[in-house]
Amino acid sequence: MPTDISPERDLSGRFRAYRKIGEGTYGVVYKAVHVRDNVQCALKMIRTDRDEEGIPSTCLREISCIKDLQHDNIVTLFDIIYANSKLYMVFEFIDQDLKNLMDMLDPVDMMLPQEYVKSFMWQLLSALSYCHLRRIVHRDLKPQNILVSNSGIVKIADFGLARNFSFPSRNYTHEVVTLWYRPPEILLGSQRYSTSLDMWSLGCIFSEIASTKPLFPGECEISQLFKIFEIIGTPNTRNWPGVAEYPHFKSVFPQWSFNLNKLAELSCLTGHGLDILREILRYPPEHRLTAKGALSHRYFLHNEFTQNRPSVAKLKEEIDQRMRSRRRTNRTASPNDHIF
Ligand SMILES: Nc1ncnc2c1ncn2[C@@H]1O[C@H](COP(=O)(O)OP(=O)(O)OP(=O)(O)O)[C@@H](O)[C@H]1O
Ligand SMILES: [Mg+2]
Repeated sequence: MPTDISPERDLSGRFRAYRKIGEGTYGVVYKAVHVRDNVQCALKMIRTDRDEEGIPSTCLREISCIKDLQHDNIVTLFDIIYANSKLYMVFEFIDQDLKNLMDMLDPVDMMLPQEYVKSFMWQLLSALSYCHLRRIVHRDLKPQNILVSNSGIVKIADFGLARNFSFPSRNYTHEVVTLWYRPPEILLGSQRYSTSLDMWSLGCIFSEIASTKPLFPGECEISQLFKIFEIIGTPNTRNWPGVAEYPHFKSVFPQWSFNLNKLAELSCLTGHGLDILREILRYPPEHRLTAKGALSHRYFLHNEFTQNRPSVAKLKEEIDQRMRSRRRTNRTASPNDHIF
């Protein structure tokens, strides 16, 4: 464990106004301003288990590849700094992550309007299609790893990073890493990481942004599998040839059949939206809709939102207004409270 988790000591002079904005599996993220260029950035300090020996060169090489990923919907990596046996990644700063945005909706009982759901999905699929074409798998897609600017641009963070590490069960601060977006083949013990892995995670995220509720909120690996089975059905050699070969597959798993009504109810999706979700959440990884395939799905037929992204700043104003009117209602209601 590193003893000093502040970058102040190593990077003094290069950045100012550090503020911790996040903590994840691989380290701590700070908001800072780059002194020379005077631009806001997110400074990510990478923890490695081999701090004393430095960072393995293969890892550095892999991380350098992220620099070549240039896409509107992938967070830009400005720089990589190696100081005092620690690795710092300097990213463009984005206003909030998707989890923050969904948490804002929750107290006002508001769902993300349809045009936002569609626009977010389109942007996420564009980024995935770009990376998958280059055989780069994210492996850890989740709302916290998706950043959203106030102007409505969605950007995936941490691309290519996860493949340097095994699937972690605990993060930097020893919190349990979420399993909610993990595909069934990985839960069943597969060691092959294909691009279809990201599509499963994206399917779960699609349902979550449409309904503001996680689709499969499992508590441990077996409960995660059963949450999936309850909706998609227990896999068998008919709906998933080869499933019995996975190390953790058991023929005695409880039996559920595919429940479309439940999927529709949980995801709050209908028509083409529900259809695309079904095609993404297919068991055999090779039968899952690809990012490229999904972009030409009927769901995106009238894709006027590709030019006109709905504004997140406007959405936040609406949330704020609802919050204020809710507080007003509560205040006017309270004087009567002591009559009873
Ligand atoms: N470029 C950025 N701009 C603004 N905020 C960011 C940026 N990058 C990360 N964050 C914030 O910091 C949090 C943690 O960062 P990040 O996800 O990159 O850490 P991590 O170590 O990769 O963790 P995990 O493996 O859980 O994703 C994010 O959820 C997000 O809220
Ligand atoms: Mg992350």
